[in-house]
Amino acid sequence: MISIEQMAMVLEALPDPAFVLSRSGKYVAVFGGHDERYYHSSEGLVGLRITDMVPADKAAWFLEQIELALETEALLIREYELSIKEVNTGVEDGPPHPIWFEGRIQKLDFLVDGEEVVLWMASNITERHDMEAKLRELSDTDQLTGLFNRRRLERDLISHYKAAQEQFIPTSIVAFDLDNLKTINDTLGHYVGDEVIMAIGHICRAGLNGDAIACRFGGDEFVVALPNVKLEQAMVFADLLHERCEAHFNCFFAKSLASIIGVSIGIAEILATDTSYEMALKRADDALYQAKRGGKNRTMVG
Ligand SMILES: Nc1nc2c(ncn2[C@@H]2O[C@H](COP(=O)(O)OP(=O)(O)OP(=O)(O)O)[C@@H](O)[C@H]2O)c(=O)[nH]1
Repeated sequence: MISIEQMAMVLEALPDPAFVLSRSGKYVAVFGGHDERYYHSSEGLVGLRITDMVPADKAAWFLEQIELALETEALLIREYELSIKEVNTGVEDGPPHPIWFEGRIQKLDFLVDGEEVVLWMASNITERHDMEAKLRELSDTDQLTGLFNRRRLERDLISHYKAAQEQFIPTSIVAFDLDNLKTINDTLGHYVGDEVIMAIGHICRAGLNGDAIACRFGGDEFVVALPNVKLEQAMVFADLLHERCEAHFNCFFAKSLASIIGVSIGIAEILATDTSYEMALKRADDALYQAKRGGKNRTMVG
């Protein structure tokens, strides 16, 4: 039979840190988690309170989880982020970058100093978390330009449409299409055509600010969503886009190519009367084709 002392040694040897926390957020006991590559030091925590250790909003969140684990008596699994700067240990050890944790929180069937307690096991899941974030980013990105892809734009437009309907926050949509890319492909080769498409990625990344979301919608068509921007300001954005494209093409491409390449732009604003974001997107797209029919390299409003 294992002795109490041996049991304490087993707990101390746990690779991940395990905390016994009271309902009021007091550290009653701390075990394991001594690997400084993965964890901040837990030394000297016993007797302190969560509110002494982390900023108020985080402390409130921890207390909420403890409360929930005690009330439900179920195993809670929660992901959260903590950086060494947020933890008031007075000891600057452990990894310098923020750590993502998976916390497993379970009510314990005994009281400490008359208070209910939980066991809070914390595992470092930063690698998995970063990998998942990277995969999410890749699945939202167009490989050739580095801009977002259509799937990501559609997701964002759904939330901008909701904001327009519920909070009257305007969003403008700027749809644009390269002029004469087929001629460039046919005369100078597909690789030069690719370079022109990549140039749009560069122009959008360098020239957009704030919440603007630029995406390659498909082929040589692009869409920029401009949250908090009304139609008149979107016109200014479209003028700037024309200017930037012209300057970039003149600077980086041969004269013969720069003289035929340009962008046709259609803009529209999501309206309160729209029943979906697609209606505004269609208006922008229709305006884009009017710009094409009107002679290309110009902006039309939908
Ligand atoms: N190089 C290259 N070409 C592409 C790519 N995606 C689509 N295209 C070409 O882009 C052209 C798009 O067709 P259109 O928009 O009708 O051609 P366009 O010459 O730009 O005509 P306008 O839009 O009327 O000015 C087609 O020839 C496609 O093959 C790509 O990733 N790389």
